Amino acid sequence: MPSQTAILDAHYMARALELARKGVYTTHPNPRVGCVIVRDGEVVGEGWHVRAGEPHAEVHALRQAGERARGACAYVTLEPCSHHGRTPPCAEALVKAGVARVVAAMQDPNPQVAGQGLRRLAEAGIIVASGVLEAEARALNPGFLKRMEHGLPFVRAKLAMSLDGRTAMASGESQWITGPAARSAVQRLRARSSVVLTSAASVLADNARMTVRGSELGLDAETTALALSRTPLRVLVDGRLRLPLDAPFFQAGPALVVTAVADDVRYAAAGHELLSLPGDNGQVDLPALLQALAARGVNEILLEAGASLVGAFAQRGLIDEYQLFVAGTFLGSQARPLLDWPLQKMSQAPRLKITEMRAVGDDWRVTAIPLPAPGV
Ligand SMILES: Nc1nc(O)c(N)c(N[C@@H]2O[C@H](COP(=O)(O)O)[C@@H](O)[C@H]2O)n1
Ligand SMILES: [Zn+2]
Repeated sequence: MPSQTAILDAHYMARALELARKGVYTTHPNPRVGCVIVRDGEVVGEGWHVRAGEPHAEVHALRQAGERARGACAYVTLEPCSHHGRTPPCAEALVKAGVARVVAAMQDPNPQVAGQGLRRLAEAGIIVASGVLEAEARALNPGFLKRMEHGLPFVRAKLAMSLDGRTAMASGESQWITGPAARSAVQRLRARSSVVLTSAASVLADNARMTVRGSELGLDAETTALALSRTPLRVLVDGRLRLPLDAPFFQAGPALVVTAVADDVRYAAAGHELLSLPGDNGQVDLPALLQALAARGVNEILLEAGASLVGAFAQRGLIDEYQLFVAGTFLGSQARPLLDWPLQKMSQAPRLKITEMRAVGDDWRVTAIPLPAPGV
């Protein structure tokens, strides 16, 4: 049976996680973090990290607690930082405030912290624990963790498809397979991402802008305002620079265009950035693109593209999660497939674990993660 302390720790950490989730749309490139300060069974301070450059969750909670932080227990969803980044170290602030105990959900994998925050607290005589609701804390920050642990962003592929696994008619027509609730869910996926990544083929087919539209987010006014306070970077993979600069995509704001051909000064003149990353067969080097985006602090990427680009990512094992929106229709055998991936034998077929299926309006949302190939 869990001890009374373990039950209380899980209870207050669950509240800290709830606070951390408020930062889902804004903290990029920082992690989403929440903090609760409890003294004698009373919550005396709460805080969450809003955006990079602003105070960390612990500082907000300590400010609210004031003198009541002395002798209290601080619950934090990520190890308190020990370094001087854009803001001073939270470990020092907790020591100065005189807290008696700190419970973290997980260690911070940022090499500038990596256990040093907890060590600093312990050295100051504070009781320290870590690992409470760790799985939930990790799920909050897939992109930050992937970047810190592997030097790459977390790639989430979104696909809308019919019951027969088709994404568009042969003409490219795809508006709209899924209903408004699913489209709202996609808007929220865009808003939480550091980058929305698409292809020239997909933008050309739909005249798409790939923006976040507040009216379609389906959120309350306060959360909508937070979500719109930052804009995900729109990245266009356009190997041969086919999308004209007067396309609605370019009119909607600055974009990063990734190409396999040489530099073209017209893009910079129009306010866009051009990055040349030639790979094999005249295609863009996708692993190099992910490395370049991670180096810019990109945590989560929403990949919204057609069969060709999603297929190229999938074949190279570059997708971390699939979000499949499935609509109750058939598009028939002339329609476009989900992925361009010319598999020949069952033994080549990748295995995925379906981690969640839930109704979204009249459609279904299937979350799946690739499993390692046997023997890997
Ligand atoms: N424990 C904790 N609480 C927060 O609220 C945080 N934002 C972090 N972030 C860690 O500190 C790094 C960012 O530092 P600056 O905002 O530049 O000062 C970030 O990379 C995390 O390691 N940690
Ligand atoms: Zn901090």
